[in-house]
Amino acid sequence: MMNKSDAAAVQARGLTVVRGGRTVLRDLDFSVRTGRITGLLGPSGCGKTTLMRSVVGTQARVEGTLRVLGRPAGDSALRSRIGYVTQAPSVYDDLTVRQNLDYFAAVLTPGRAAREERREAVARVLADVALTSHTDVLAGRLSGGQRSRVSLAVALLGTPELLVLDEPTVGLDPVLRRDLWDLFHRLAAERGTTLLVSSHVMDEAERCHHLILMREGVVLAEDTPEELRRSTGSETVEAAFLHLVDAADARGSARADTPRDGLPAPADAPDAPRKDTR
Ligand SMILES: Nc1ncnc2c1ncn2[C@@H]1O[C@H](COP(=O)(O)OP(=O)(O)OP(=O)(O)O)[C@@H](O)[C@H]1O
Repeated sequence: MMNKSDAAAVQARGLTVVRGGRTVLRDLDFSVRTGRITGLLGPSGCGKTTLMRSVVGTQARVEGTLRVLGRPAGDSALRSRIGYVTQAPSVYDDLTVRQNLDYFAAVLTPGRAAREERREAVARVLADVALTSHTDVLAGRLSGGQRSRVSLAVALLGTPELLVLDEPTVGLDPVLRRDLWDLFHRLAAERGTTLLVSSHVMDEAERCHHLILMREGVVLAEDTPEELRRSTGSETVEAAFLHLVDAADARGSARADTPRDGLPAPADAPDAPRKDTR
């Protein structure tokens, strides 16, 4: 029988997304393992947010196959099973940290009967994100990093099976970054949470169990940090990434095909115009 942790929480085949008339994700195949931390890494604008939006079901014009927790992405049954934290913290500035959490907890688990459950959930997530000492501070008075931790706390309220975090460590000092990564590992190890975490900081790659390296809307490689380093003969994931970029560029120029909106044409395409035609 298949072990739960062997199953993919997210499985994409031929995932393609067009935004504003441009193909920003092109024929992506990847998987996100259950109960593990998968890092989604690549330069700004390569399509990380678009991929995450597709997984959580907020992205329009998604083509290909995208299964999330055993269902098609966007299925309404997935809503309560996924936590999504965007780059823009979704908190009310005129409420305190606790009021924000109380409010979202009441939306998630309404009714007087669930009061104690809500109280426990709010205390748990405040401790998770280390904001217990800031419970009575107005969200509008928090630093950027603190506000994004409130957003993360909101996402943790419902103990989601899949947590999708878009650049959660941006603007955090090294200590807070370390603490947040410790939390991610605790969530995976102790609660079996699956995490998909984007970053454009390559040193965060080493903290992930598994990596999806992206560039310009395509997946360059998908593997563990160790295997990526080993297979490219690199000392760091950053060096491995650069190696893969160079290899992809070399393949692209070797083909010498004129791209169709940036896509290298297949080598056997009969109608592919040649770069050196005069
Ligand atoms: N609403 C939109 N309409 C058209 N194009 C968009 C839209 N949003 C993003 N894009 C384009 O899609 C591509 C991928 O953007 P996306 O935000 O997914 O990248 P990213 O890797 O998350 O970047 P960052 O790390 O800067 O957040 C970019 O070229 C961007 O310009």
